[in-house]
Amino acid sequence: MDKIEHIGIAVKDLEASNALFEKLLGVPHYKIEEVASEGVRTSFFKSGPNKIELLEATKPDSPIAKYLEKKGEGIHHIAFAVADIVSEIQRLKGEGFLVLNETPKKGADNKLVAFLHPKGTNGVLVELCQEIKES
Ligand SMILES: CC[C@@H](C(=O)O)C(=O)SCCNC(=O)CCNC(=O)[C@H](O)C(C)(C)COP(=O)(O)OP(=O)(O)OC[C@H]1O[C@@H](n2cnc3c(N)ncnc32)[C@H](O)[C@@H]1OP(=O)(O)O
Ligand SMILES: [Co+2]
Repeated sequence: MDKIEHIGIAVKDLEASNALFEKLLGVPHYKIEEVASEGVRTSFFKSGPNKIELLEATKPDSPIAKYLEKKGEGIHHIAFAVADIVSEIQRLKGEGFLVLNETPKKGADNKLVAFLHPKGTNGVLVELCQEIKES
């Protein structure tokens, strides 16, 4: 795995949280993107080398809706950049991690993504991200 690609934060109201994070980080969000397959609307901030993803639920069975119901707003996942997501999934499976989707899926901000179950990672939901290269 490479650097932390982003930190995902579950929020109840994306517009209100955009205004809050703009004040906090001193930069505006650079993108809002809906990912219907995940039931989320996201916004992204860059702060120095760091990237923050805010996530609002768009449907009641979204992972974000369930998380907000159980734990409230806060850090939902940590995403790591990987060069080759398919081989990284195989490596992590071999190490005994519970990969939630063995076939990478399309995430936000031009990434292929896969998740590891938090029960196998000390309670932290881990996302793997590989940049989709133009062919
Ligand atoms: C925008 C796309 C993408 C990107 O490009 O960046 C994203 O970031 S999408 C983010 C949203 N998508 C996902 O989170 C997909 C992966 N998540 C899942 O598949 C599920 O959320 C889950 C992790 C398998 C949990 O689902 P489920 O078992 O249905 O939920 P429960 O509410 O019953 O929780 C079970 C258990 O797990 C704990 N939990 C749930 N979410 C988290 C979390 N984010 N971090 C830590 N722990 C989490 C939950 O508290 C329950 O624990 P117990 O109560 O102790 O059993
Ligand atoms: Co994410």
